Amino acid sequence: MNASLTANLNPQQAAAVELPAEHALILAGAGSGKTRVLTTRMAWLLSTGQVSPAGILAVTFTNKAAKEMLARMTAMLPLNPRGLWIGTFHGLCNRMLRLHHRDAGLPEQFAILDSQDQLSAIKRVLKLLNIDDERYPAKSCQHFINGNKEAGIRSAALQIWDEHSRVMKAVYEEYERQCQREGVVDFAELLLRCYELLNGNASLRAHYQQRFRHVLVDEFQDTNTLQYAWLKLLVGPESAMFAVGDDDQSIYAFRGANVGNMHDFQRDFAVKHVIRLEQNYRSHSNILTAANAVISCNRNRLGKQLWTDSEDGELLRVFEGLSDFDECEFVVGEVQALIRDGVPANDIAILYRSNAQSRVLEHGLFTAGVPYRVYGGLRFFERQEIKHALAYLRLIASPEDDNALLRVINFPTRGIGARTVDTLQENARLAGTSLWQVACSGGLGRSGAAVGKFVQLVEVMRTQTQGLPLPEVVAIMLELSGLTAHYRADKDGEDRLENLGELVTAAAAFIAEDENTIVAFLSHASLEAGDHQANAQQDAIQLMTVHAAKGLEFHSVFLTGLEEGLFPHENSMSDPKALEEERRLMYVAITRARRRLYLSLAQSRMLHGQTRYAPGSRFLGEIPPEVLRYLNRGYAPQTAYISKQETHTPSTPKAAPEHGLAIGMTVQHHRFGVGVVTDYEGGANGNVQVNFAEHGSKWLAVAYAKLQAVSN
Ligand SMILES: Nc1ncnc2c1ncn2[C@@H]1O[C@H](COP(=O)(O)OP(=O)(O)OP(=O)(O)O)[C@@H](O)[C@H]1O
Ligand SMILES: [Mg+2]
Repeated sequence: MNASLTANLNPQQAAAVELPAEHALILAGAGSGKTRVLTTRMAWLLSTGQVSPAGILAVTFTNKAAKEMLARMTAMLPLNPRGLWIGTFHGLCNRMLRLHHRDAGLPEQFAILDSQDQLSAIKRVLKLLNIDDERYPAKSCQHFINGNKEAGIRSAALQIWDEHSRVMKAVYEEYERQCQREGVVDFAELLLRCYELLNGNASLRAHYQQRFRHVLVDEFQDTNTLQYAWLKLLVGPESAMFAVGDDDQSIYAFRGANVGNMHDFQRDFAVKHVIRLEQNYRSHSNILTAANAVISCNRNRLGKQLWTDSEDGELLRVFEGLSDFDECEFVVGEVQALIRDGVPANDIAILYRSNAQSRVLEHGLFTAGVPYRVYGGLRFFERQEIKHALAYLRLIASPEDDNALLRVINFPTRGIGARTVDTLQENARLAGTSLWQVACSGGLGRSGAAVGKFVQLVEVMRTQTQGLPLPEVVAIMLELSGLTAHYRADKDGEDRLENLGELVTAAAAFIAEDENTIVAFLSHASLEAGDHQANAQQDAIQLMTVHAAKGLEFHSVFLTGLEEGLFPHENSMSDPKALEEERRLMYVAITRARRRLYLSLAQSRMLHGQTRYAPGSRFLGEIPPEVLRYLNRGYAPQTAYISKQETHTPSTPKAAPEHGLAIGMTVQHHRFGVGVVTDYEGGANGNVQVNFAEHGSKWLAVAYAKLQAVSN
């Protein structure tokens, strides 16, 4: 049994798996089997009876990685995963805080604020404190608060030395108070609160230290100060911490990750076992040559070289497009060819540096009928209609949830205006109670009746759903709240209706694997946003940022947008440290590919409503030319590309089709205002792309958009 677990490992990997129960650091490059070693070690510890499932805590970075880890392990060793503590830092902290909510000073049903909710909560604080949000934008306050929380600093510990620091401290303080009063926590708070819980409670700490004999951490290079401090509290005198990481893949310094944790770990725990793995099993040799060459341009490294005994493989294919449309057209064509050649769609990834780049690619894939899936971006649980629905669920679970109440008190509209909401907030502040309490107490003048009706509605929802299974609760809520009716009446609401239906499905899937409670479902929704998908079974191309691709691998990878200013990102170009981080990101990107790697760029690109022209990325120049194959160097632009190009130069319109719209025409839309037609497809029943002065670029259905030509 045990021998079979390590049979497929090389001697260094096997040695790492079978290390004694002592602290260890596995330091190794991409694709060298770190995650495989970590997973196999867990299976080995369990199967040799050295530890029971309850004695293991394993942390990784994304939900996707955590799920994969669990799947890989249960494939090796059939066991019930429920007792295992495997998850992300946020997921595990949430679990611990739920178990010990009282000690942590939280209500049993505490809700988790995602980053959007957090921003609106901060806006309320700014309003309450009468702070000018032009001078102190909510976003900067959010950044400030999260940065401090991630460094383990509470508002009370902040120094004041000028007006700015005084205001920031006040905002942070009031925000903490507000969250505490409303019983909500943001992402950073999950960690900080859990850290404080363990730090301040010796017996609880001792309990977990005795319980978790083995603490295993993947992607250790990306842990931040607070995460490392949290781990230190969990690792007791009898526990062993097993950390795996790669300094060359540290890509979250901008969010406070501290690669120095690798040195600190060795020092703080007097780590005896440091194992290096140098053989890469993932990629063909040419891909690895490119990766090694790029990363060797960084100065600040621990230094290690990866080798492989696999064949050279194909050359890396470089495509230089004239425009982003051109690049996209190329990518879509190649994707289709790969699929025709039998590469499974979900073994193909299209990567980009910034989320904003996905739109053009999505459009291209969609038009060509290629199924795709986007990780990150606007995710299921972040969509407007889903957030409205979740807010109603939150009110059912706990009507004192002010954030939830504010989100839906007038959605669908029920005649409760901003004035009334202001009064509610003011009264709540004066009385030091929740908005719900104030709403229940009545006395709000003319709008009192509407508020009263809303209170009644929530109460009816609460009673009617009491004790019912979760999917039924969701279904009833959707009807009673009026959300279904609202989106049914909206002519563009079809998608949203489908998503709401999908929420019922998600609830059913949820109870199948976990507890049947609204609160558990709501935490799941906040934490696992992005992991839910409408058609999980469908074979689809994977689209994601390079950050999101960390730890994953694909048969073929398209690395797009290799232009100066985009990748490396313009914000990092003048800072050598930031530039090194960009280069590590490039290293991560290249090493995701097993067999085929495409590198593409565009001479001009439309981003954030502007056309940008940029030379090719310096990283491309760092790859030895002998592993590159230029597909179209010096090619003469073909007509098709020229017509795409014209989409950026409104002065040369395409021939007008039947609907009379032409590229370059200025038009007026009843909601989005004035814009310029930049593209269209199909005739009167087709779509038209308009770049609106105020709302940016949008694709609209010609038949519904009712665009009016405006004379220039
Ligand atoms: N000894 C081995 N024999 C065959 N294949 C292996 C071996 N070790 C690892 N692999 C395979 O190599 C690939 C990379 O492994 P893994 O994902 O564990 O690497 P990693 O070091 O965690 O990479 P990353 O740094 O990108 O997270 C996987 O497909 C894995 O199954
Ligand atoms: Mg890994």
